[in-house]
Amino acid sequence: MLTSDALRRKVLNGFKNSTLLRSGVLALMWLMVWQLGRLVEYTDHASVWFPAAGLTYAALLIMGFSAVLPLMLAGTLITVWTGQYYELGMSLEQLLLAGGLFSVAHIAPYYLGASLVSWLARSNRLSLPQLIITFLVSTALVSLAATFLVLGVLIVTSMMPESALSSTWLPFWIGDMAGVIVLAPLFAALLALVHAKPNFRLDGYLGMRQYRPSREYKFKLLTVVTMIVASMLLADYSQAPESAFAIFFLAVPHMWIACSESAFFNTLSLAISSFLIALLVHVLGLMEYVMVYQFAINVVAANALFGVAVPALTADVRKLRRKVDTDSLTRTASREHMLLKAESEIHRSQTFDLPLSLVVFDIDHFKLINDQHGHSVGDDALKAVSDVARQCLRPSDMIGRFGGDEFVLLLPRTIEEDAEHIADRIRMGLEELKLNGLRISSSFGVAQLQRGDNFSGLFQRADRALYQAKKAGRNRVMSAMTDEAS
Ligand SMILES: Nc1nc2c(ncn2[C@@H]2O[C@H](COP(=O)(O)OP(=O)(O)OP(=O)(O)O)[C@@H](O)[C@H]2O)c(=O)[nH]1
Repeated sequence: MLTSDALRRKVLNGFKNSTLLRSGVLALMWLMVWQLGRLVEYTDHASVWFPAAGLTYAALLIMGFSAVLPLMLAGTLITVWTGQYYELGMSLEQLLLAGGLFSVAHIAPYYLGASLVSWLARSNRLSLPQLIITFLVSTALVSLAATFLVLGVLIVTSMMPESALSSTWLPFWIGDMAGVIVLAPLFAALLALVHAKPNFRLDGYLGMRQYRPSREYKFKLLTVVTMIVASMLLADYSQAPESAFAIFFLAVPHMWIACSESAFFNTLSLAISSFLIALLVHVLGLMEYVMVYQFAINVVAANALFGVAVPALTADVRKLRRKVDTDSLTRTASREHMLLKAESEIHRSQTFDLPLSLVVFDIDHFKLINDQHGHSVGDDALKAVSDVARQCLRPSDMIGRFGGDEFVLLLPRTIEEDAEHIADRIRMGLEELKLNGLRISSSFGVAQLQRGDNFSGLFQRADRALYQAKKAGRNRVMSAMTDEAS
């Protein structure tokens, strides 16, 4: 017997491997989504948002040219249905011709737009924010082209009077554009799931396949829903056109979602809120302000889609930060990171009157190791030395590489005598190190923070102690205290 998981996999594989099944489901989905748009139609040929345009765009993006035929079929079927439903008095042949023309007019511009975005994404020419801007701008243009082509077909085929063009084109355009901007990303994510070789892949770095929301997601969604309901009830109650503009505050929770949830939940939330807005326009009879809501859907969605780039950008910044903070060879702290950390630790120690010590050490005759055994053995020695030193430190201590073979240890809450012991433990550990028969020794200089000290003063004293250790014969620990006393 098949488990539900196995059954799910079997069905999914069936979809992935059968073009016919996928095409049939796409055509069916398109018809259903078209009906969904009709639910929120407020005048002939203009709905608050037109979800079918989003599905057309997504199908062309994911399936490429193979989506054209099922979309043509669905477009033609819907035209025949519309002709019969509204009793337009057209023959079946006339309706089929009108359906074919409508489909071409609707599909061709979106095919252009989707192909451009998909080509740019595949060619890796644009950064993510640039790609999102291209998607938004090209969608505005291709939906405008689709608007005039489709309305032209409706007029030519006598399905719409020419006089209606001036009052229809703007809401038609904004509704189509909203359908694409708001719903195409979500439909694309769903279609990519059932397509073995999607034409377009963004999921890798967009997190489009992260289907788990954060624990706070339901509260974020609740905030969105509450804001929509409250602002639209306000518009309904006050009947003042200005109050409708309150809907634009929705950009705030949507930006919050965009910056903190995966791209999948970002697009899902946009779909939910746009549907709720469209539905409430219908239910509350806010047709007078419909253009405000149409623009709000577009503006909020464009803003939130752009927000998708934010997690990717912050991840990049985090990666860069890690790179800058870490020495790539030894994985110890970089000089810059060590300096920053030392400044703040010194400030803390001065404020709370706590001891702090600094150790500077380097490998004895390291130049000889490089010269006699080669640079890569020298590199291995640097790694081994940092590993030994790290093992002798507490989690609150820090080791950094200051350059060449010079390392610095920052030891908060440590007096000079204890720092000397730690340094000596490292020195002995290094003595025992055998690197392909190579023996290593190191010299150490130790200094404790004094009242009114800064990093530079502390470092200079530890460095002077190191110099004394070198002068005294190397492989030893010298402290600034003994240096000053002598
Ligand atoms: N393998 C390797 N060598 C490096 C690296 N950075 C600097 N060096 C070499 O480290 C050596 C540093 O030598 P010095 O500190 O001047 O002197 P030393 O030979 O260690 O002598 P003392 O410090 O007086 O004991 C130079 O030969 C540099 O070329 C590195 O990343 N890898």
